[in-house]
Formats: sequence, C-alpha cells, structure tokens
Amino acid sequence: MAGIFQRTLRLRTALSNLSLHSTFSLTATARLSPVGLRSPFLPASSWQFGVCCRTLHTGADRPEPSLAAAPDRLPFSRITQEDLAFFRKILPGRAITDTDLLESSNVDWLKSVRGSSEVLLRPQTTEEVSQILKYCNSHNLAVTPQGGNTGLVGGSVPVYDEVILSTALMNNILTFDSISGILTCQAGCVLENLSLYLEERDYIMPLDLGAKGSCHIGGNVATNAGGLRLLRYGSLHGTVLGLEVVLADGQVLDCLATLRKDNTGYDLKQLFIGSEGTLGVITAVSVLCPRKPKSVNVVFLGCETFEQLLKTFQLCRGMLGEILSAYEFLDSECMQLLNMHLKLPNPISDCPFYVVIETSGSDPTHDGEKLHNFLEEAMTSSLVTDGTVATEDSKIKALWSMRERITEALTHDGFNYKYDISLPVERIYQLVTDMREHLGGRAKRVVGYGHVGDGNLHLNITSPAKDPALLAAIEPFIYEWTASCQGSISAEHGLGLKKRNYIYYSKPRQAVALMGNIKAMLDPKGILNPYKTLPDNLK
Ligand SMILES: O=C(O)CC[C@@H](O)C(=O)O
Ligand SMILES: [Zn+2]
Repeated sequence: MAGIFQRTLRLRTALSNLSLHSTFSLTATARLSPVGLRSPFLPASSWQFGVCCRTLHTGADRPEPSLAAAPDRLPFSRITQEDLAFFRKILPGRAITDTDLLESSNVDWLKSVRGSSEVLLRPQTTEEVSQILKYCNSHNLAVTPQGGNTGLVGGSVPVYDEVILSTALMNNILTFDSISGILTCQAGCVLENLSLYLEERDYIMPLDLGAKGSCHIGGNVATNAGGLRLLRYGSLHGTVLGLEVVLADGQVLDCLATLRKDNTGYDLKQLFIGSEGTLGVITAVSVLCPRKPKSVNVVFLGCETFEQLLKTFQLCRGMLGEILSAYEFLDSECMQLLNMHLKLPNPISDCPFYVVIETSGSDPTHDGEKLHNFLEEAMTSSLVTDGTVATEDSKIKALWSMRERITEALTHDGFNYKYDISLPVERIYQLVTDMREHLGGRAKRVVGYGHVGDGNLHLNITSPAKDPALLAAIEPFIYEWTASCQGSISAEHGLGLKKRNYIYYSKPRQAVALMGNIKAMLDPKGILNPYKTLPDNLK
C-alpha cells in the first residue's frame, strides 16, 4: 500500500511540476548511440538457413523447401593484382587492402557475420562509384555496398570476398532549402550529423534511431530504416523525395528530385528504398524534413499489464493527438539487462512493462496542458502505476537511453537471436509470452520491446553461446506464428543474409518471383550485394 502511495506521489509530483513550469525545455534530440559497443560473443559465421518456407497466402503457392544450408558461392571472379591496380589508380590512397584496416568492414556490428573481402573502396563522388561498378560488372566482381555497417541482419558485410564499396567519404550536404525543408546530401552523411545540421536551421530529420551516431543516410534508405519517429513522420517511402543511384553497370540514375509532387510515370526511387543494396548503390538522397518542434517532452511510465499499456496508447492517441511523436515499450527483462549490463538505474519503481512517450509540438503551454490532462486521466483510471516526466534535456536523454540502449545491453547477455516482427498491435506481446512458454527453460532470456505505435515488436532471445538446438526451436515457430496473424517477419531491419530464405512467410510466391525479375533486369550478373534479400532458390 505504502509502495503504491509513493509511486503515485512521484507521478503526482511530476504532474504538479508540469503545471507549475508549463514552459518546457526546447530539446535538442541528440541521443546516445551504441557506437563503441564491444560484443562479447565470437566473431563466427553464425548465420543459418532454416528449411524454407511457407507462404502466408495459399498452400498451393508454397515453394519447395530449400535444401541449402549455406548459399552457394555464385560464379564471380576472384580479385586480381590487375583489378587492385585499377582501383588504386582511380582511387589514390582509397583502395584499402591492409587486413587490419579491412577487419571492421568484413564483420558486422553484431559480430555475427564475417566475410573475407580483400579490398575496401572509398569513393568520394558519384562518378567514382560509377567507374567502380562499371569495372566490377565487366570483370564479374561481386560488390557489397556498405554505409555505417550498423545493420542487424548481415546485409552490409561480404559473405565471401566481395569488393566492399563504402560510402564513408561521400559525406557532403549538397543543398538545403530552408523554405520547404528539403535536404539533399550524399549517401555517406552520418544521420546524427544531418540532425545537428538541421537543428541549427530549425528543422529535424524525419528519422531517428539508436545507431544514429554511425549509420549513414544512404544505408538508412537502402534498408528503409524505421526508427523512433515513424509514428509521427511516416516511413522513408514517404519522406524521401529523390534518389541518385548508380546501377550495376555503372549508369547513373538521376531521380534526385526535390518535388513534393511528381506523377510522371513509375516512381522508380521507391524500388531502391529497402532494396538493401541489391539493385543499385544509392549515392545521394533528398529528404523532406519536418520543422524542429518548439516543445519536446518525454514521459516514462510503468504499467502492470500489456493490456493496460495498449489502453494507455489508445488514451494518449486520443488526448495528445497530433503532438504524440513516439510510443515505445520495453518489458521488465529489458530493464534488468539495462540495470545489470549498462548500470542504468530504473527511473521509476519496478513494473512488468514500461512506456516511453514523446510529444513534439509548437506551443509549450498547450503541450504541457495536454500532457498533464493525459497523465491525470491515465493515473486516475489506473492504467499506469508509476511514472516520471522529463522537462530538461539531460533527463530527456537519460529516459530515451532506457529504450535506445537495449540492443547494446543485449549483446552483453550472450548470443543474441534477433527478431523484428510486425503484428496487429493487440498481438504484439502475446508472441513474447508464447515464445517463453514454447522454449521453456531452453533460452537464457526472452525479451520484448519495440515500437508499439507502429505495431513493431523486437523480440530477442539470448543464450550463453550460439545454440543450434535453440535456434531450431525458435524457427520456424516464430515465423509460423507471425504468418498466422498476417504479420511481417521483418518490420524494419530488412532480410539481409540472415532472414532472406524466410521471405515467403510474408510475401506470396508471385511477388518474390517478380522481385527476382526486377533484380535480373537491373543487375543481370547479380554482382550487387549477392546472397542478400532474395532467397537462394531464386538464383
Ligand atoms: O536490436 C534490436 O532488435 C532492435 C534495434 C532497433 O531497431 C531498435 O528499435 O532499438
Ligand atoms: Zn526498431
């Protein structure tokens, strides 16, 4: 009883602070990023292919199971001294062959996929990318495009000895139209740098994610990254206005429009958004950016049940309306990981579920009142049991880090099996509970967190070490469960190398076949990011 009283008191104090100081801090939304993370598990080639795959749509559509345990090496050429001499000539000092320097580009961020490329190319211009691809295409050399290498499905590293084409030196902002808020930049700009540039001009990026300190905008577009603001600003399919792409044969496709409206023929840029580097190399991007909100607030709440968490979502959509910019959740397992591995203390009392709510508006007084009314209603109707409100920058960042640093905390817990599932919002946590029950004591931990507002669950399972028997228990169970409620097996991370053979759980056979035709048309030799996105039975 006393506990409940104290908890209520804390939220009440926060509420009265809200009304007392209705002027909220203008928030620079710079957040902590997982740069510098060191993964404890072994850098082994850990990807696996399960038996493939069941289409969501009809039984008759079902493809034959793939027997492949690993992709067959496609018939690409091995790199020769002549090739290296060419690259060194066109990219003086920027064709890297030193094994130590190549190391961080050969292995993914999670240290779960490792290639053995012998050369890393660092072009600075679109023309250089074009020369590289023209050469590779005619010499049958496979290429892995690489941005910040923060992907989670093994899409940004070579599988064998593909040439790595990094966009790291293509990091110039080209134009910014401060009337319409349209930014045009090279593909290698780091997301956080773009955010800082825009904030100085009273704009923000429509996209924000935990890896923003290292990920590149080109990689974000190539993977159609979702992130924390999608609820408010929509996906990159809507906010990207134009792209410049170099095709496999070196042709430059200039679709770098900065128009809000353009109905002339097919919208080709959409093909490249989410294509994971398999159809072309994105070299420049134009993005429609929202105005920087004048008032940003973050609330961290605790709920007893997931049902209450969903009702709180419903309530805040109704009461906060257009100022709601994020509704994220984590469960108590995540909280334990944050406490244990990153020493981040729980800002409220222990609860089974936690919510991070962000509001972004234009009037601090108006937003403060709305938030106050919402919190009061959530409390009096017993939807939330505890909470705290951040009114200053450092506290806002600290609250966000409870959500943003879960991925980092997980890597300290052993081997991670990662799933990124789209589901009808009311089913989200049922998958976590069912998975726990299904696995019994076989996993070390099953955690659930993610973007409730977008119906996107991040389900992660940890084990002390890589465990094929555990993997066999997880898959295809998780994919069948997802398909049974018309979900998607990849909400925002893409398919990359790790998930590509499961595509049929979320796409009908005709759609996958059509994707194969598009790939064959744009990249007939298949040199661009081979073994990624499309299943190997399409080869
Ligand atoms: O690590 C994950 O599974 C999720 C990463 C990222 O998409 C997030 O929302 O934090
Ligand atoms: Zn996410």
